[in-house]
Amino acid sequence: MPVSFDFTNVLSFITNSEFENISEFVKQAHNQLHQQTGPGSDYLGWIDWPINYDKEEFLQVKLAAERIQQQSDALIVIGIGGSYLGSKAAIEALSHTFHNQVKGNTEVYFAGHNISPTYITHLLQLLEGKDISINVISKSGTTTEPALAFRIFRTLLEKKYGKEEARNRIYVTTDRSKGALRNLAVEEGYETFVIPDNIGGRYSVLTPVGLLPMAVAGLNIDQVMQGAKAAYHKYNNPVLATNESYQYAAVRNIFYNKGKSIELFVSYEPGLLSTAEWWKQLFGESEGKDEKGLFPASVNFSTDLHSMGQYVQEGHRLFFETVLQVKKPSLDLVIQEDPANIDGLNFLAGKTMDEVNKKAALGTSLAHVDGGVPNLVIELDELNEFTFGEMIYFFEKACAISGTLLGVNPFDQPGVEAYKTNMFALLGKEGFEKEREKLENRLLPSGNSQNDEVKIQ
Ligand SMILES: O=P(O)(O)OC[C@H]1O[C@H](O)[C@H](O)[C@@H](O)[C@@H]1O
Repeated sequence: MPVSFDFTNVLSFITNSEFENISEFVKQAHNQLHQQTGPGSDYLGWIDWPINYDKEEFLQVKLAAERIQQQSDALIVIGIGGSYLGSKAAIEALSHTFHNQVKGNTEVYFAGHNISPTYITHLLQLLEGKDISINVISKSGTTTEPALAFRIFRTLLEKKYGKEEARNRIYVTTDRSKGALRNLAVEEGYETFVIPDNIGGRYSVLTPVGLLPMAVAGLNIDQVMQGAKAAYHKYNNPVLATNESYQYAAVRNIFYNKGKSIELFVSYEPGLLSTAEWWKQLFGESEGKDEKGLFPASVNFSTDLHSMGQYVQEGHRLFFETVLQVKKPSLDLVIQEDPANIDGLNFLAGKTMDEVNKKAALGTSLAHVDGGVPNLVIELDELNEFTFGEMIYFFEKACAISGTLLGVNPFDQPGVEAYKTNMFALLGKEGFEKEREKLENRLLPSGNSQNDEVKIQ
């Protein structure tokens, strides 16, 4: 059940020599990663993780998931960025579209990835009367959004169950030894899971970060790891001609150097919407540095063909499309004949909806290629835990190679600190007095920035 990569639609946009010329650079990038000689080499634990992950902790994850399923109608996963996007992607791709669970298991909800009082109030209302457990996930242990949500939910649980019982419903996934969340978990006696020091947030979905929520939702995490292991072996060679993950990275780099500035991630299943969000963080946070990098955007077709289709077909030729196709649908429906045929759809009678979806996809790709938008296709045989694990690793490896080819450190995210500093200064956090003073000089009494005011005038 491999993940396959087809860029035949692209070969009318790039030359054979461009592809051959990059193969030596790809080999160098591979060696830099595997010999740990490049920037960010402290964060390469994800490369071998599928074959050397902590098997004892994996069993602990499965036992905890069983306990959570027995004691809870719902699990609230509290985390932001890489601490929730991977599990959300897996659960939405592989469980019931309208219930974040595989039938008969515990529903999984997400909090702590925004600062919206409406979102959290509506979630609390929805959870009224339900038995809940919490998995709070933060590698640093200090990220404001999840910390705020955890404070609200921890208070709720202690009020609902009492401190002792609440303790048995709180699961913490964080740094092995340091950080506010680790300290709190040790002090309160919460069960903990580890985000390895050498695996960054956006590369952590195959650690307990993603695995515990997936297991609670009823996904087979053994299969996820088997798929990742298969991908580890498949994409472990430096030869561009035989490594499809690297071919994807190479084509991205070629398009970037030819002036494309946006990569549009396309899927044809609503269940893959969150996979696109996970993909955007992986590539956007890994490559968006030194004013470089493809901007990762996403659309969900055929839905968005009726909102963004005009731009993609005839707008500014800024981008190429990477289409994530699923060969065999999880479910299908046969279109029935209607003797009256008032809607004129009897030409579809006897076909399945997936056949129509696939022809829409083919027709769209051909139209977009005609419109000057190159189309790459990454195809999963089917959408299951094994292929999801393969796909995760396919993209992780491609992203590391692509970022290395771009000449950035694919494993840090210094730019994320800027908003945090301003936010803390504006909120009057101790230790941010100097930053606050600087900001206040920019802000008018209205609280708008001088720039805004000037623009308005
Ligand atoms: O897991 P945490 O330390 O809370 O970090 C959660 C997220 O926020 C950080 O600011 C980074 O942008 C992400 O790479 C990370 O996944």
